[in-house]
Amino acid sequence: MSVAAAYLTKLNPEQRRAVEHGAASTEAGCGPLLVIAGAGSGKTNTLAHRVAHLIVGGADPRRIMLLTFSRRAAAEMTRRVERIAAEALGAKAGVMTDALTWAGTFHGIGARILRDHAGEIGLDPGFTIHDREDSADLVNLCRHELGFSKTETRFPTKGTCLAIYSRAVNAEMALEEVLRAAFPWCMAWTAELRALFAAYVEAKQRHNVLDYDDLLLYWAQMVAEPALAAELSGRFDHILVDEYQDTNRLQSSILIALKPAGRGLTVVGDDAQSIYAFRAATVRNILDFPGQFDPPAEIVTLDRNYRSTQPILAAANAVIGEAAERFTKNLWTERTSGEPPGLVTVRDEIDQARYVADRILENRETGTALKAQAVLFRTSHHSGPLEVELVRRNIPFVKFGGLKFLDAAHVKDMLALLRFVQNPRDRVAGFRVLQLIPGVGGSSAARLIDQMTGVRDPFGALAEAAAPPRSGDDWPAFVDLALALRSGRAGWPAEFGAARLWYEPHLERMHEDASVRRADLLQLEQIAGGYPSRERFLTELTLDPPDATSDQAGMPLLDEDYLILSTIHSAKGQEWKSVFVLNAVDGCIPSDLGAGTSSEIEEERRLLYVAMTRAKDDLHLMVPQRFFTHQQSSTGDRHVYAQRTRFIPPSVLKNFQLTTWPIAAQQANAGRAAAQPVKVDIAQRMRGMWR
Ligand SMILES: Nc1ncnc2c1ncn2[C@@H]1O[C@H](COP(=O)(O)OP(=O)(O)OP(=O)(O)O)[C@@H](O)[C@H]1O
Repeated sequence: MSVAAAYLTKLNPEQRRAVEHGAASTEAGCGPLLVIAGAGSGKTNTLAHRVAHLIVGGADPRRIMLLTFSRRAAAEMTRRVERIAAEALGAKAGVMTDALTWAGTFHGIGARILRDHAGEIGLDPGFTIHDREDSADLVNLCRHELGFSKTETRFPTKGTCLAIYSRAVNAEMALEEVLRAAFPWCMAWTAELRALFAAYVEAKQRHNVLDYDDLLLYWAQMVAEPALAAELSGRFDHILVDEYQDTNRLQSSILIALKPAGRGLTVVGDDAQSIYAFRAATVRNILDFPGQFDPPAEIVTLDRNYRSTQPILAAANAVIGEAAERFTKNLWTERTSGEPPGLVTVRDEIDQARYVADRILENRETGTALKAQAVLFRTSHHSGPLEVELVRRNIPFVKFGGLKFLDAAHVKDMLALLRFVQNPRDRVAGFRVLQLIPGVGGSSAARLIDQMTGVRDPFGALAEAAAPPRSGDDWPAFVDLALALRSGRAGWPAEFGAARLWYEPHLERMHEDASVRRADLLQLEQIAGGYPSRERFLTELTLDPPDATSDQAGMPLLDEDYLILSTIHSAKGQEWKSVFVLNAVDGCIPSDLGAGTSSEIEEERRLLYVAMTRAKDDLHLMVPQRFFTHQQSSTGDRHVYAQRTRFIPPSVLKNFQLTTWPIAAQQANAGRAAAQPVKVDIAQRMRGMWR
């Protein structure tokens, strides 16, 4: 066997088929390939091998586009490709994988392509990108301008308006259809919403900003033009897409426009793990993929699971087996020994936290590092009581998902400043920054921005503008900073440092906890240092914000051991030896928010499946019986009783080991409640005090 093929021997026959698909083809590129890969079946591994195999076989890495779900996944994939390719290419592998510059998310790659081709599509290449919150602010501005916020019956909120707009764009659906299907209570506003969206689109163009959806929409429009599609398509021999189940219609349109015959196209996905329908992702993309080509795409199915023990897999298969519609087969494994997963009933969330902390420490005693253990939950705030318990017991942890680092006011202030300097037409950013200066309110900010609009040298106009009354020395200091940053003389990331130094006194003035916030900014500065330019920093950070601060920053915890806390969405693609799933009760999984239509319920079922299939050896689902409700003061004690999640009906229950904890206390409680008569009625005594 040749050295080049040695790494192939580690793959099973199906994985190998996927990796070698088209390798023998003599023409440039090969036929389309769909890999349907179950959880833990080595999907990521297979895709990485395929990319490495292409490179080893002579493909030009600069002509490979690799689309993943997050930037983190792209970086991890590139690392794996290098390791695999090194077996055949030795030290040269690094050079080759460094040239894999088109690995990233759809949105990130889209932003680069649009900037590269801005001239051809009538776009100003200096555009900035609005995140969801900025987009909602701009929608709100348009809503006010059109007078809709003053209507007698309540017009949909800015967030709802944006969600409707986004769904129509991403699902390629007519407005009426979107409203009927997902927002029926807004149907009376169809005409107004249409006018609002028209105004929103015009505002974005005036401000030279694109929102997330535009990155796909402009890209799709661009490749709908045959000449541009051919030019772009000609730059890539291979396009590979991971997590295809979580792409939307617009994304699949882009792929098909780029590679109409499917040559060089590979997509990988698992319909059972589709968890982003709420963002208009559609599992139909996978199902319809093969038939879009003539001849149709080759299909390879990976159903051998390498991750979990048989009892864990049996329980996960049973949960997904209840799904209304399913296409992939049950997974199987050769790891036949192991305990069934635990279904642990506890009294409330506090006991849940205690139980989980106890087990985690026990596991550590028996040799399982904290890092090999994870606690997963449906929504970020579900981990609150556990976080308290972990801090109390000194158990270090890192939390992923829902940690809105970029939403913190001070982080947004800094980014708005940099964005404003990058693109002075970005009104949302300008409005925010100018109001940081003492004495500058909404109307003077608007006046200043108006003065900068439509002129050839916006920052010259800013310098010449009359200082706002009461702004004192702060005004010239700001103008100096803006001019210095705009000139780019200091270079990146030194500019960031200058911006931070300007901002710090304002931070101290505005926030009591300035020192904590300052630490965040220092961390952001470290992140900034990882990017070659201000533009790349702003683009990438807006598109794929860090999940947790430690996700991107200097990794101070790298050498230490810490437990992973994560939302299920953020746990996608990962695995741990031991996994605890919090709140396996109705109202949490399925979430109250997602328990409307039957398709939302099905998505919640798949979420539980994703959570369960993260575990290698050890899985616990927690069922707290009592919940304190959140809509009350911190000292309130109102609570509700919860039921085991409907995704584990009696027929599925046999796959679990059922326990109640703490055993003695529960029995004692139950006994007392049933047998003991009331000895003293304190409530009555209290009332008596006032009679
Ligand atoms: N051929 C193989 N032989 C042995 N182990 C393998 C093989 N392929 C994959 N694995 C192991 O199986 C585990 C799961 O692989 P990977 O993370 O690539 O799965 P995945 O399909 O991407 O999972 P998911 O879709 O659930 O996120 C990893 O620990 C990987 O090392």
